Amino acid sequence: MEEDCCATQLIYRDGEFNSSGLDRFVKEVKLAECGLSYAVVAIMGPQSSGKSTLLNHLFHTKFREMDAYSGRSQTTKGIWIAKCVGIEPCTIAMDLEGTDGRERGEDDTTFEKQSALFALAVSDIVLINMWCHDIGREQAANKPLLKTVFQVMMRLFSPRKTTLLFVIRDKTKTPFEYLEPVLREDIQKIWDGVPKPQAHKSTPFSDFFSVEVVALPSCEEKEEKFKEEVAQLRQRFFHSISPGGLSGDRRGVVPATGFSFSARQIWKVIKENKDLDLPAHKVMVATVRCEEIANQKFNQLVYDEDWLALEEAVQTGPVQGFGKRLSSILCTYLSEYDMEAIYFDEGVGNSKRQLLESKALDFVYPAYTTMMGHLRSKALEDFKVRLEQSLNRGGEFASSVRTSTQSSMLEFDKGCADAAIQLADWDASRVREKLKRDIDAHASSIRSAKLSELNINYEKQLSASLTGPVEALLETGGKDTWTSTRKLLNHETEVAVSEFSAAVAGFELDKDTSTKMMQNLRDYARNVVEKKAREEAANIMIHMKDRFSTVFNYDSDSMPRVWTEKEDIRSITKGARSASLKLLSVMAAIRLEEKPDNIEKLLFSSLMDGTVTVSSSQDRRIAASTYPLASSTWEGVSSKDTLITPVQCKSLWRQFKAETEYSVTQAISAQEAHKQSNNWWPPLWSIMVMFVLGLDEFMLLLK
Ligand SMILES: Nc1nc2c(ncn2[C@@H]2O[C@H](COP(=O)(O)OP(=O)(O)OP(=O)(O)O)[C@@H](O)[C@H]2O)c(=O)[nH]1
Repeated sequence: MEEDCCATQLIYRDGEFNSSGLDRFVKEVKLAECGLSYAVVAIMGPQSSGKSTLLNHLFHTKFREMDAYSGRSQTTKGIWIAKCVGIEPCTIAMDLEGTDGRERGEDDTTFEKQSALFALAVSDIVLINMWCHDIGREQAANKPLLKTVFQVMMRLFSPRKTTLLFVIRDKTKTPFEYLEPVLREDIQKIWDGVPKPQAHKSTPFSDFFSVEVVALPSCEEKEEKFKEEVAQLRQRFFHSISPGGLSGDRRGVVPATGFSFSARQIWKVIKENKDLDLPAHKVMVATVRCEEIANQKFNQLVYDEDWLALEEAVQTGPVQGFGKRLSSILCTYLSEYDMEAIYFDEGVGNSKRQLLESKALDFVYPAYTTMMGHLRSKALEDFKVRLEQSLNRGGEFASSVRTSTQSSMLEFDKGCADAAIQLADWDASRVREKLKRDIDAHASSIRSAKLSELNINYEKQLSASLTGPVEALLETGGKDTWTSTRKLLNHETEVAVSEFSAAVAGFELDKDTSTKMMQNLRDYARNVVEKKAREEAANIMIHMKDRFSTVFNYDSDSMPRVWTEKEDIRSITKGARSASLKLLSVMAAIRLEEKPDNIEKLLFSSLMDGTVTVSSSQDRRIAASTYPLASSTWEGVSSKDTLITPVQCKSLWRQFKAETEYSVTQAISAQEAHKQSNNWWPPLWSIMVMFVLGLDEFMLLLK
């Protein structure tokens, strides 16, 4: 079965353009797929001159023909189009309303002119249908038609060379060789008679048209012959657009997807009675169509299944092969655009492609940034794990950070390369910088934590190794207390510092930081000692009293004293006080620097040997200038190292003496009691005599 020609009314007689009909026609004959490979053939001629009949025979179309028996009257109104059946490439036939004015008013030639201009602007080949007997006739029916055609051709801003195929109907016995020159002469005469604008005054006819002539026998009288010759003519429409084909000039051709819009636009311009600038029109059609194609491709991209799947996947985590998948989706639509837009003006096509490209890239960019976010956080997390594992394996801190950073940055760079698309030069450097900053910050916080942990450990070690021994040394309060304390502090500090220094070597600290850390440790050790000394100094009264009671109540063999007459309480008291004062002198100041001082000497001379007793307030004022303990500082000792000021020493001493007074009094009483109990017994000699003489003689002797 032969395919349908889809005959459609394109323009109604009242000038209305059938847009929906044309769109339907374009779809049905699949015109949009043709690119530039299609041709348009129009037919003009006097009314009822057998135009529809010819087209139907020539192209197997089904335009309405007049019934042969009802007489010659108008059947084709307005403009019709149909697909030429079986002609390659796709060829569209356009049947124009006849130009005979019989059915319309004499002056009403506007539609004729408009449709002629339309046919010239849209078609590659225009068939001029004419009766053979009109050739050479002054009053020929086609004369006004040709005048019109030539006139409207001038209104095309820049002409395209249209093929005018004159079809001579009902040829007579007059040989064709005779007819053709006469016809060409007629044409030339008409052309010469047409008023031309200045620009075309001397343009030859052949610049506008290439003329072909063919003669056919009568369809009614020599039907078979007619069909035969029409079949031959039909052959000339095959591959009409190829070089040397019937449609010579293809410069003005509008790509098939733009045909519908272009035809509508041309008709609009014609109706508005404006001149037709075909090159400008072509650019306009290209602009509108390329934009439409670009929008269509963009909308398809937005709802593309692969895209939606990719976008969803990237929300939950990094997507392997992101760049490849995205590129492939974008390329699909860009190449589809290219395929459709290729036939349009190159400049317009390219600029609309760029717009489509940047719009599409803007659209997919958020997915790319999400992907980059995943890559960044994954690289950071992997860095944390790598660093921890490396440290757990005993790796040095700085080198572990270095290798873990390198691995993570490399991982990120690979991810970036995988996520990148060739179409866009999206810059990953800011994300990379942020990752580097995050990695550095994490490494630095771990370093701080590790260093402070180490620091705390060494501080604990110092506290443990210093507190107890220092306490013991200070409590002894001996001559060498501070020398020993100094030695102990120096030794423990050096041990801790050298161990700490070895432990932090792997951190590759800069010189300033490491010097500062060592100094902190030294300061800490010193602080431990100073703190202990302060604690001990705060309890000095208890210590002094303890010392006093130890020396006072126990003898040199640590045996409790019995207060017999033999005990020299005064001397023992002095010794005990002296030991306590010695303790006070040790605890009065911190002596961590090896520097001689006169504290002990001053205390002993003032408190043990001194005889000055200050009673009245006036005396106290005088004493302040002369009495050595009336001061809040020790000579040669800084206030920071002072634990007990001279004034405090003095008042402590007074209190100490008062509080130990009782022990001394008790001892004196005990000694007294001991003495008296010895007096109650008879003298030793009388007991001895009694023992030798016996009681009676002793009594006698007594008498
Ligand atoms: N003498 C003659 N008559 C023909 C020929 N071809 C068609 N006719 C007749 O001419 C009449 C008009 O035919 P159509 O094909 O409708 O003519 P048309 O030019 O399309 O007419 P409109 O569309 O009304 O302008 C019909 O009666 C046909 O039979 C031909 O080659 N010679």
